[in-house]
Amino acid sequence: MKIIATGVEKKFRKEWIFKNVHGTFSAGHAYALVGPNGTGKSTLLKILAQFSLPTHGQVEFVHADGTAISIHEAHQYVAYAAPYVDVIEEFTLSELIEFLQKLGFIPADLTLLGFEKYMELSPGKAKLIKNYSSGMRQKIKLACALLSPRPILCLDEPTSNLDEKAKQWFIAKLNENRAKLIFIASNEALEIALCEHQIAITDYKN
Ligand SMILES: Nc1ncnc2c1ncn2[C@@H]1O[C@H](COP(=O)(O)OP(=O)(O)OP(=O)(O)O)[C@@H](O)[C@H]1O
Repeated sequence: MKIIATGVEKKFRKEWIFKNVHGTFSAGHAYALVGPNGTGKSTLLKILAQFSLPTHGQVEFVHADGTAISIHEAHQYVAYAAPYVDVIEEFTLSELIEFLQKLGFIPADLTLLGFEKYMELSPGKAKLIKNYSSGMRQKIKLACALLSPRPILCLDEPTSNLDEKAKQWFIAKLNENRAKLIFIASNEALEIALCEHQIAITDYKN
């Protein structure tokens, strides 16, 4: 699995956020999108995931054998967790699991108990998601993305709101996902250190 970006550029109103991003990003590698606040990390992540369109250029998903994946199917290859991607907070955990299984986002044989175990949560609480703490809600989002069989894993500020123990949990679970193509948009040294490649958005301003 590869993502090929060719001449990717994004403009909001009259402001160019980045210009001329080229790259081939491959499964088995992790890429950190780095830069100060407001430089365009989230914008580039959404474009690389084919969640939004560039102003110029193109993003293509390609299988290992070189066959291109159609733009209409691209979303089926991406698991995404970000502060601006909400889980349905009126659901209980078990309703969320059932819903995501219907979308094919998480494995069909995953049980509530299995999910709670993965999350290192004590079992049996039928709480609404909105009643979990912000750190726990972040962990739920991450667990859904990390458990997804989808081969592209896009994480925006993954450890925000996580305590030290939850950060260590995240690192361990991410390491179990190393065969995937991973992007992490981040300003945090800990998150950037999890990626062997860095893409500095500030290099693409002109
Ligand atoms: N839909 C939009 N319409 C107009 N401007 C936008 C839109 N989305 C983002 N921007 C602008 O694009 C720039 C880059 O935003 P983006 O969220 O990608 O940055 P970021 O590097 O992820 O920031 P942060 O570190 O604060 O999360 C910002 O100036 C932002 O205001």
